Parts: sequence; structure tokens; C-alpha cells
Amino acid sequence: MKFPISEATLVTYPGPVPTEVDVVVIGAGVIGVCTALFLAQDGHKVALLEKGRIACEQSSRNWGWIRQQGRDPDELPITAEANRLWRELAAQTNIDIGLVQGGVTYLAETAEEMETYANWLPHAKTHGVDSRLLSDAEIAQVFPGISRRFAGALHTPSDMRAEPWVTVPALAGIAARAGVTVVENCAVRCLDREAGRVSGVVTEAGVIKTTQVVLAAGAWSSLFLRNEGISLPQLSVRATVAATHPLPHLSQGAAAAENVAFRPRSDGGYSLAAGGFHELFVGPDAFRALPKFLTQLKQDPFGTRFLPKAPKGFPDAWGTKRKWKGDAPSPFEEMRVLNPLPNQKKLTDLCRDFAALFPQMGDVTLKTAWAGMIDTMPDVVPVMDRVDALPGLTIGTGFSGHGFGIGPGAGKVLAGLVTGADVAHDLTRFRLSRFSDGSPMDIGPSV
Ligand SMILES: NCCCC(=O)O
Repeated sequence: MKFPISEATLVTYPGPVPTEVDVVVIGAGVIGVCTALFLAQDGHKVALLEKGRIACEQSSRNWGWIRQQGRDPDELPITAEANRLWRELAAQTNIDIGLVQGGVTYLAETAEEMETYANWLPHAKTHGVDSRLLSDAEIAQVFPGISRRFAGALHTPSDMRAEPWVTVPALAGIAARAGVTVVENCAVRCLDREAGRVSGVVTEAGVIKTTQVVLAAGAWSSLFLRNEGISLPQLSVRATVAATHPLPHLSQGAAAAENVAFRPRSDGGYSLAAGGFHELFVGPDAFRALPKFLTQLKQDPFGTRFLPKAPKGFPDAWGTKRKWKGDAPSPFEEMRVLNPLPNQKKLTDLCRDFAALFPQMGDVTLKTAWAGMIDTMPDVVPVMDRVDALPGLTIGTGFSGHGFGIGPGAGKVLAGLVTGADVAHDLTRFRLSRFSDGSPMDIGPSV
């Protein structure tokens, strides 16, 4: 994958690792970076450890949408807070992260979809989010030149966008200036425990003593937890994204139609993807988690296709180690950066469908394309919780493809869970125990 090189990504964090901190955050994606940042701004001594580079996985590979629209009602207040925090964070960095309030629009094919959107609007109103329905005529005003008619749309003017690959390293820069010790190329192999609670982490560069660990490891979280004896029914799906060459200006906003979602990019092109197209590599975790995912698979909100086996070294590949100790390399060192290949046919389809929707684009050609592994939970909302069975461990994972936009809000929540501060949100929906079935591998730490 070729990313645009920015000032932010040229900064590297070689270490060394500290010997003792108040909190270790595992994983420097948007969730881990924001959690570390807010903890440091609250006066805590924090180490943020990343096995590869900052935001080298899904946090740089997502669509760049900062979306409140259509969110699960329990996530919505956190995304509304994130919307405010994004503006504050953009003002704390001298790097242009491409933050633009251009709105997000869902184009509806059917009256049934419009009814679903209408039924969601009261949630937006409750949290002061400015979502509204658009008629077909209004759609043409927002997206001039659109070639076909729709049943209507859901539109949220206050939704935003930013350039993920520039943004998350820029946020890491703010965190580093706030005192976070950021270390790249440093895998955490496992946890240390004393008297049934967290006492440190074993990294490839030595042990760090700490009493608080936040696991924000995206697609790797469930593998890490399994080795700790904690079951998390999390899977990851491959999502293909493309960046076009510069094309005519359309609108400042991002939108999703049935076959193609698009966002204007800072470089004059568009990021293209398809919301209803995700691919699951079938491995042992997929079989294990199947019963918990059955409802989701029946409704199929992901438009999931199945691929026979994951590439070597992927979290749910058949040959990936499930058990290891701290004295030898872990699977996280064997694959520093999860870099799936994009689906070539989907790339062709995206160009065709975008050009058909907006004929003024002419020939749509791609500057680059990539894929990412989206970590997802059976109910498509994240886990943000302390692990009751292992005091000192907090989990922030399973953001199900929506983690970029909610990132700063989730970071505030996770920092609050660590410090015991009032997070001012009802977190019941995000509890780890919602997956509990009482089996031996179920949320209890192995000792
Ligand atoms: N996988 C969807 C990414 C963007 C969003 O819905 O916020």
C-alpha cells in the first residue's frame, strides 16, 4: 500500500521503553493514541506501545469519515462528544489533518430504508445532532450532477472527514508532547500478574511495570486475550478502499449509495469503498465465534463474503500460534503490519459505479488502493470495559469499522475507565460480560 507521506508520518518513535509507568496502552491506532493522550493530559505517566508503526493498520486504512449519523443509539452520545473533541484536537496540532465539516449522506433506494432513517431521527434529536431527511430534489442540490433518482436520503451536516494516515500520527504527536512515551516496533507479548491482578507487561524490549493496561489492539485483540485466558468473540473482515486521481469537485460531503461510498480527499481525489462488501477469512476463531455471530450473519449488515483461509501470520490464520510465553517472539512480532491485498474486482466495480453515479467525473482511475482488517463484534458495537476477572486490564476494541470517527470520544471513555473518572455515558451496552456464556474460556483469566 502506498500512503501519502506527511510530516506526521516522518516522525518515528524508536524507544527505549520505560521501566515503570502508571498505564501501558497496547496498540497505537486511533483508539490507543487518544486514550494515551487523554490519560497524559490528566497527569498520568503513560507508555503507548505499537508493534509496527503508528496507525499502520485499520486506523490509517479506513474511509476517513467522522460520522454521528446512523450510529447505534448507545454510541451516539460518544460520537457527538467525539465530534467536538476532533475540533479541539485539530487545533492542538500544527499539521493539517484535512478536517472538514462536509456532512455525511446515506442515499436510500427504498421507502423502507427511508422509514428506518426516519425512525432513527429521534435519537439524533435527543443528542443535539442535526440529522435530517432529504428529498430526491434536495439530494441533487447537495450532489449536483447525480445521475439517478433515490427514495431520499439521511443527511447530517455536522458530520466531518479527515485524512486518516495524516491524522492519527498527528494525534500521536500531541500525545508525545503531552508526555506519553510512544514506542514503535515494540510488541507486547503478554501481561505480568501478581496476586491475581496486572503487574506489568512483557514486551520484546523488556518488562514494564504497571498496574493498568489498556488493550486497544484492533484485529489482534482477541488473539492477545486468548493467550491470557480471556475469551472475546471478535472477528475481522477485509475491507477494500481506493483513492482516485484528482477529479472534478462535487461536494464537501461524504456519502454512501448501495454500491459505492465516497469521500472527497485533501489531494483532490476521492476515497471509494463499498459499505455492503466485506470478506471474512475463515479460521479457527471464525468457527469458535460462529454461534455468537449467527444473528449478524442472517441480517448480514456487512454483506459478508467468505474466503477459505487467511494469509499466513494473520490473527485468525490456521497456523497462527494461539499460546505463547513472554520469553520468545509472539505472533505480533511475526506480523508487524497487517496489510491485506485489496479485492481487485471490487476496485474495478467501484470506479465503474462512481463514474455511473456522477457522469461528470469522466474516466475514474485509481492513484492507489489498499485493504484493512476491520475488527468486529457480534452486535457491531465495541467493547469498552474493565475486565472484572483481571483487575488492571481495560479493553477498548471491536469498533466494527466505525472507530476512526468515534476515536477521541472512545479515548475519553477508556481513560475514564482507567482512572475511575465519571465518563458521563451509559456504558452498559459496551460491557464485556454481554458475551458471557459461562464456558471455561469465558472472561476468566487463566492463572
Ligand atoms: N466501514 C465504514 C466506515 C465509515 C463509517 O461508516 O463511519
